Amino acid sequence: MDNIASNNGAVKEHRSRVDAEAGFEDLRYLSGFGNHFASEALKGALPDSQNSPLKCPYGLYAEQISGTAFTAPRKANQRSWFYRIKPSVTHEPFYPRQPLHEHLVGDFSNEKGCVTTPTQLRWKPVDISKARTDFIDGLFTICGAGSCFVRHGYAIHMYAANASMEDSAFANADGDFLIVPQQGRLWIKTEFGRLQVSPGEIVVLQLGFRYSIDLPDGPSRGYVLEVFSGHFQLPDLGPIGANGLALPHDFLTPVAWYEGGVYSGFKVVQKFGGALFEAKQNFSPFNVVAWRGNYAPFKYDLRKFCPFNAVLFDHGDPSINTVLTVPSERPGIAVVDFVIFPPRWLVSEHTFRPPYFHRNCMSEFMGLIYGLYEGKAEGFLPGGASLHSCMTPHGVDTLTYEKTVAAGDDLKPFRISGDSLAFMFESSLTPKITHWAFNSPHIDPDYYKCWIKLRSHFDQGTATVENDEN
Ligand SMILES: O=C(O)Cc1cc(O)ccc1O
Ligand SMILES: [Fe+2]
Repeated sequence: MDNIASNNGAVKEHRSRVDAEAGFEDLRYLSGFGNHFASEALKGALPDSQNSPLKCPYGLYAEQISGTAFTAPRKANQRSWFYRIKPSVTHEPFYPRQPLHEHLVGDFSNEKGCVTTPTQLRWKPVDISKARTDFIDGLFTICGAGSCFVRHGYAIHMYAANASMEDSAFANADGDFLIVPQQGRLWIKTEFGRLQVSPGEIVVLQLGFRYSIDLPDGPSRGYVLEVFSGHFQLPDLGPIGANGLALPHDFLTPVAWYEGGVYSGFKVVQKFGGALFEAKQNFSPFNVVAWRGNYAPFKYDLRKFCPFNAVLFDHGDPSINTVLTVPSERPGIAVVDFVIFPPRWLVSEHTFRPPYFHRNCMSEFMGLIYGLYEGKAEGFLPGGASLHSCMTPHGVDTLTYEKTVAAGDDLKPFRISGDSLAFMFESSLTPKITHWAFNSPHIDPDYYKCWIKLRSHFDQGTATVENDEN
């Protein structure tokens, strides 16, 4: 297949080192965050100078997908044009998918099945079922806030699957998915082309896109942040300057790829209002021969993140490690931030270097992709999760505290190992917890015990009491 791809006019293609190391096919990608891309799998498939000619090259149909309102300001406007063999509309009616999926929630504003609690919650990793379970069947909602109907808020899901999606595609009319695989690689066919995603990488599949997820390693598990409120952006860098954190050129978007021909009984599964609907069609939705625009899926290798840090004293707030953010209308306050705890040097003097004890007006959901998290010596396992909601106190466990303080003030520079990678979804909206997650056999009823043995080290010594009224 003749495949040319361009990025703002300049031909720029990229091969992913992670794909090569993971033994994947040598796919090509377009590099850059938020670019206006153009990609064609057949030379000349993109029309010249206009988007919707009377007759498109090769007899293709032109179809637009809008990720923002037509009238959104130009700097926020996101849309792409597909040139495809048949338009998406060519399908039978949507019906509720049977059997009904019982573990997905899209509206937390009136969700009776949800629980609220200010207590610290932690989940052990889930076992991956032996029964055939694809990515759609394997999704379950943990918590969230707001509602997909008013297009504000988010849901946090996890997935545990063991089978590839067969003759079916998923599409989400509720929000953007940011997928963090923790175990097992994902091979994703999209209308824009193919992406291969390994643990340590993330992928963003925005509102509306159709995609099918294959599991080349069989069992796979991970986390999904779904945002109802808008699209992910790179954070502003402020005084950091023009470079640092996630670099725009490390975001990779697929090049056009298509499959034609007749498919009997292909199913499009659309998540709409938190429920799943299914429609049959007789062709693959991955029939886009060429596309262009700035609304497109992308992947990012978290190991490429360039961290900044305190280099003299004190522990910086975790916002310094923000990879992507979805801002709210309030300046500086995110609907949700995606933050990582990457390998980095800790060099600060006379400082308690692990995370401080704290209470936060934002709610913090954490997951662990591999290794050990710097704030927890035990109990927080890869594939597990924790939730510390608005103003719920938390911090390092007793063991981490005792070990760090015992090591004394003259700590040598210390490198957090590249064998560990944790992340946080942090939101200004307080989540409700699904009934399923709250009653899950994987919930850790002993979580509070990791702090309960924190001793008082208070020693008044011979100091005089300053404010003694007597
Ligand atoms: O609670 C956590 O472990 C996440 C976190 C890490 C950190 O370094 C500082 C604050 C914070 O909330
Ligand atoms: Fe925290």
